[in-house]
Amino acid sequence: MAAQNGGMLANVCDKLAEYHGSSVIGMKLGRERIVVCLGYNEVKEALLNEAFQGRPDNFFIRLRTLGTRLGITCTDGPFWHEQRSFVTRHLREAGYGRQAMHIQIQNELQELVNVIQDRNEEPLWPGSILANSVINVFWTIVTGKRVPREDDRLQRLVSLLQMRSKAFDVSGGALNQLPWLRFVAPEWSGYNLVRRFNKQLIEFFTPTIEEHHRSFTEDSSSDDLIYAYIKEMRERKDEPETNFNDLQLTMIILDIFIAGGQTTSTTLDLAFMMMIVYPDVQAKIHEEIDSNLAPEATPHYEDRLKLPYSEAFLLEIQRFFSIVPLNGPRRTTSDCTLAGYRLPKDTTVFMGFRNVHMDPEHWGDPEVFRPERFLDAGRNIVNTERLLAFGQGKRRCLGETLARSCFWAHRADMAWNSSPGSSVHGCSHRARWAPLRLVPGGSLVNPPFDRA
Ligand code: HEM
Repeated sequence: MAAQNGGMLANVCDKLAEYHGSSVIGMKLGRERIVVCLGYNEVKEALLNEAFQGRPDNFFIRLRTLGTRLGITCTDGPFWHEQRSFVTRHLREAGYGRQAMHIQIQNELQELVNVIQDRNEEPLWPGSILANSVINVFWTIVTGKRVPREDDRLQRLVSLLQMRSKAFDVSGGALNQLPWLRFVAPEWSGYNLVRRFNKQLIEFFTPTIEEHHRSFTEDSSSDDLIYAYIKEMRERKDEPETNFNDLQLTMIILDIFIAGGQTTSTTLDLAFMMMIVYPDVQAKIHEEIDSNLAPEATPHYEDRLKLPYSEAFLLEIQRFFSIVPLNGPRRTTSDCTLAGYRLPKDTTVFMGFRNVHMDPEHWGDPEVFRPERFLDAGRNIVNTERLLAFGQGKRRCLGETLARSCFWAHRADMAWNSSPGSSVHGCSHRARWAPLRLVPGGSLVNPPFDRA
């Protein structure tokens, strides 16, 4: 549910909370009862309470899932549990979170470094190349193969996901409350847009699933999510009520790309931006890498343990920007209470992650970008319990480990190996580095070309 555009609803909730002087606010939007919790204690209570683990069944959720309410993100109950467990188990067995995934990410990174080198001395906007590389990591996990950078399918998928994430709010906006708007203003209300995106995304993945069906054998690589799912479908084909079918597989794939693509690449873009905005922070990161990684080494997820300042920097990026400002929507699956208030079954609940990340009472100076807040005097990582970037509890982000690995490898390596003539394996961080900087008069980021 990691949509990017919770910003608008989050801003409205901030104003309401300020006006009413409360960290829990309730409202009725159309027929939907909505509660938004904005304080850490209430958010934590909702995240961990079993009664808040449902997802609403509203017009927007139906529209987002082509009327099916399938997949993982928009489902709940035993169906959600079965399907989420399958994907989690598959990812674990395929080496997700372990060496196999790190190697795949490192390969993707090598490609990225090649792209930078090919640009020679031209300025470069990381956002234009990072998203492709992140999407390709997911594509390989799902289909077993990467898409060559020059294949226009990759660029089409990246633009589709970017447009989609800009267009929608987690609440579904006015269309969710006034579904009849689709008849009178189908373009303005965004109705046609969602349908177009869905159609294009489905058209995008269907041929790949069909191709997997045709080529499936019992020996097909079980590292590939589509093959693993087809295998499960075949094993269960005699079960009268099986939930494993092509449509559900398609919706799972959509969930992975929609929830993971923009969130991960935007976090990386922001990390690059902040290294430019704060050259002193960039210098500290560089100094730490120089002192702790072998000059020839390819950065690896495990290296984060040797690089506490860099780890603190990434945590601060997640806190400062709150990529998911408003988490949700959740649905109460029974009558329950929150911070002493009674909530009836089927209430929609949102959680203000950005408010938790920006609470002055806890952070002291939340508006200041300061990685040091996550380090103690002994340079150990501390103070993370109120960082909710990936949520918490049973519905916490399914892709957290994957996203974190992408942050690590890409940030560490791309930042320091982007000089012409260097390669991931052959570059001395110390000899090559010069600060990332803005190109005069423009918003482009210019990776360093060290002539020394
Ligand atoms: C910076 C990157 C990411 C951030 C900040 C992020 C954030 C989140 C958050 C906060 C949730 C919890 C929603 C809730 O509690 O209701 C979530 C759920 C989810 N995320 Fe991520 N996510 C990221 C990357 C990814 C990636 C890479 C994947 C793909 C594998 C992914 C797949 C999912 C899915 C499928 C869910 C729904 C889980 C469920 O409802 O059970 N996310 N994400």
